[in-house]
Amino acid sequence: MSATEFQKLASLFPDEIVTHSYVQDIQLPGGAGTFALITLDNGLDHSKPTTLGPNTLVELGEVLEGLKDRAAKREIVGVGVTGKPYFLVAGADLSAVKTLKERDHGLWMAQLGHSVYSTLANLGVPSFAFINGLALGGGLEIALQSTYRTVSTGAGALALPEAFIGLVPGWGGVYILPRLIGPENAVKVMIENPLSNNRTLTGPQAFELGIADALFEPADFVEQSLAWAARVIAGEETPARKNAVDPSDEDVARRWAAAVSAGRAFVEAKTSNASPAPAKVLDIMEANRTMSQGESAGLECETLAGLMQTDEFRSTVYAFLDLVQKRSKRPAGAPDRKLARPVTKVGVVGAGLMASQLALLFARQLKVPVVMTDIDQARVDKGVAYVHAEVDKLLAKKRIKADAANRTKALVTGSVSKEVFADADFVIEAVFEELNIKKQVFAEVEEIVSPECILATNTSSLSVTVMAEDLRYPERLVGFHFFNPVAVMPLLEIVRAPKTDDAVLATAFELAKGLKKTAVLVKDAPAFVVNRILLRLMGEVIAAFDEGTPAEVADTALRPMGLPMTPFTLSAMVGLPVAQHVQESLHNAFGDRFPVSQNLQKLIDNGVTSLWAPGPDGEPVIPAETLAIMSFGNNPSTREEVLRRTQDALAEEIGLMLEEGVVAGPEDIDLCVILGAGWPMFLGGITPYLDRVGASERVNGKRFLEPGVASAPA
Ligand SMILES: C/C=C/C(=O)SCCNC(=O)CCNC(=O)[C@H](O)C(C)(C)COP(=O)(O)OP(=O)(O)OC[C@H]1O[C@@H](n2cnc3c(N)ncnc32)[C@H](O)[C@@H]1OP(=O)(O)O
Repeated sequence: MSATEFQKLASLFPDEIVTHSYVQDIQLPGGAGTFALITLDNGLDHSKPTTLGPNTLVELGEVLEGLKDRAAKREIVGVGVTGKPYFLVAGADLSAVKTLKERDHGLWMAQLGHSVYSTLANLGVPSFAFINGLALGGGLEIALQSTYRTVSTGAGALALPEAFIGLVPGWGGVYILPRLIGPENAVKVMIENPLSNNRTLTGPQAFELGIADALFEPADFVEQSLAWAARVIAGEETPARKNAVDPSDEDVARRWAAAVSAGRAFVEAKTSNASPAPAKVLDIMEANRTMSQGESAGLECETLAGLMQTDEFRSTVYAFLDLVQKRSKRPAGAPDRKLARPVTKVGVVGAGLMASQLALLFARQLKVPVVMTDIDQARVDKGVAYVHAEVDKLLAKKRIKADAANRTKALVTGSVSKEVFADADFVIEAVFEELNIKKQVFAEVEEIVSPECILATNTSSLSVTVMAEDLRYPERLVGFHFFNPVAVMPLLEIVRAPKTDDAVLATAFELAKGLKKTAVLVKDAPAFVVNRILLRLMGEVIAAFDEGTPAEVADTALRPMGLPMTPFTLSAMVGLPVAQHVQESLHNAFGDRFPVSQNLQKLIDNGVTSLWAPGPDGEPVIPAETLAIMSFGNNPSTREEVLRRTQDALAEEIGLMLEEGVVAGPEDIDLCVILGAGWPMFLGGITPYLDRVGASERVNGKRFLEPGVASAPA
């Protein structure tokens, strides 16, 4: 791999936002010599983290070569790398890597990183990373490749998230980390954390694990780090590597093998091995125990080059970076936020489970008074007691501080009279899912609240448009469809009815932000987005079951979609009667695309709540008496047939939703299923998956997404 090839690679990215390497000569205290401090900075504000694209790496490599020459001439005694406030580096430039069309280019990218990092590791003088903030992936690997590391107590996010992204920590991380912090901790950082909602470490946690040698306060972090570096260079300080191991030691070899197999079990449990990257991390770690760093580097580069060309990697970057990180912050169709009105008091109609969850969410996140109402004092008291009990649970789990807990409890009150809504700016109903009841509620509330007060419905299936019909000010009504459990699920479908005005909608989006939810604007159409897709899917599986497909075959046929639970488990969780009720309303709206199962109806009529029951060994079985209730057709399908008919049904339904303008584009469908239904990131949501398996073209004659968005560029 030559400098020319690196230059050629860099020239493919003329628009890269280059993170420059600025060098400053610093005289160490006590005449200890000159120390060269590199600051990585892309010259942009806090909203744009520094990343490592090919041009950035080429420049860093040249700067390091220059410093190596100076070290050889004894002009400098050490080199440090730090970053702009408060980033070391957010890793490889994923937007650039996603567009690498050829495997060779991926290989060059991987080798370029290794070439630069190897210079850093072999300067002829000690190198130091001063981790002043976020250090992810290749960013943390800069630090790992340095001889020593300091970290700031304020550093918020340190991680090797590659297994989650669809890559491996292949710029040396997978070789250095197990040697530095032990194999068990390395598996935690490289496998368990990424696959657990992409968890990161704080500076103190990283120090505790042994990733950093010293921990300093943020206020004078660089000064403290320089003084520490001076002491290390002078031999006055020898960092103790508390968890470091020697991989040739027999006991370590056993621990290494055990950690790798524990990692494999974790990957299997979390992902059913549906994405290739996590297993590759463990393959390399297993192999490299007996390798030299150079041999491991070769394996890392080959693996990275292969993974960079996979659908799982490109889909994850699309889902994680383009959707969850970017699109969710700029929701399509949201009006100008300047139109938003302040919300200083919230009313919740109802004090049942959903209403109480909403009251807790609004009080905890918005920190404004929230008042719940219900038809009698007992219900009101139960709702308020629920909120208090949930706050106590949060306190016990240390998720909330004592003063915040007290404040949240004090903010939530209840009443049997809707008069308490008189000074509310926002009133949301969470009463029984019955149109006339909701209309009646809003008629009563409108008598009390000011004309500016925004009204919201938490309906999951009723028409917001019809609900608004009899309102004096129909423009104030908006749909707020949360997902269960409200505190956990990040999605909020904001439903615009034809008369909902821009100020109301702008306030809705600002509220969603305050509630820390990702809001997606949806048109007022039956079941909106997530439920419509899930019910279409369940309808196909249950229809196959009714036609005579064995339950186990029908229920497991969709495994390749990587859903968090099987369709029958989901319907049991939602409750068969509720699932059937929503299915019926979609059948009424859309006809036979949403068939109503006679078998499910028979189960409901007989009080059966779940198809499955635990068998003699705990495995799920359908009890004989449950089977006896139902009747089946004589047309069984194979798993492949159930999967294919479901793929086609989903492609059809999503095609129709886009035609109807339910959302602004397929990206919003993907955002909704990822955040509202737990669709896996490595599939990129649902539309890249349907494109990949050919369902979109089979059914609609075209793909949902252009090539390159979540797949290989054309
Ligand atoms: C072999 C080597 C492998 C690797 O290094 S794998 C890469 C490992 N790195 C990551 O996984 C980082 C991914 N990014 C993030 O997790 C988040 O982002 C941050 C925590 C860094 C920042 O989050 P927040 O403060 O909420 O900002 P934001 O809106 O997500 O990002 C601001 C802008 O920065 C872009 N960006 C962030 N990280 C990367 C990256 N690694 N590659 C390319 N772009 C990145 C975003 O997309 C966005 O861009 P816009 O301003 O256009 O919306």
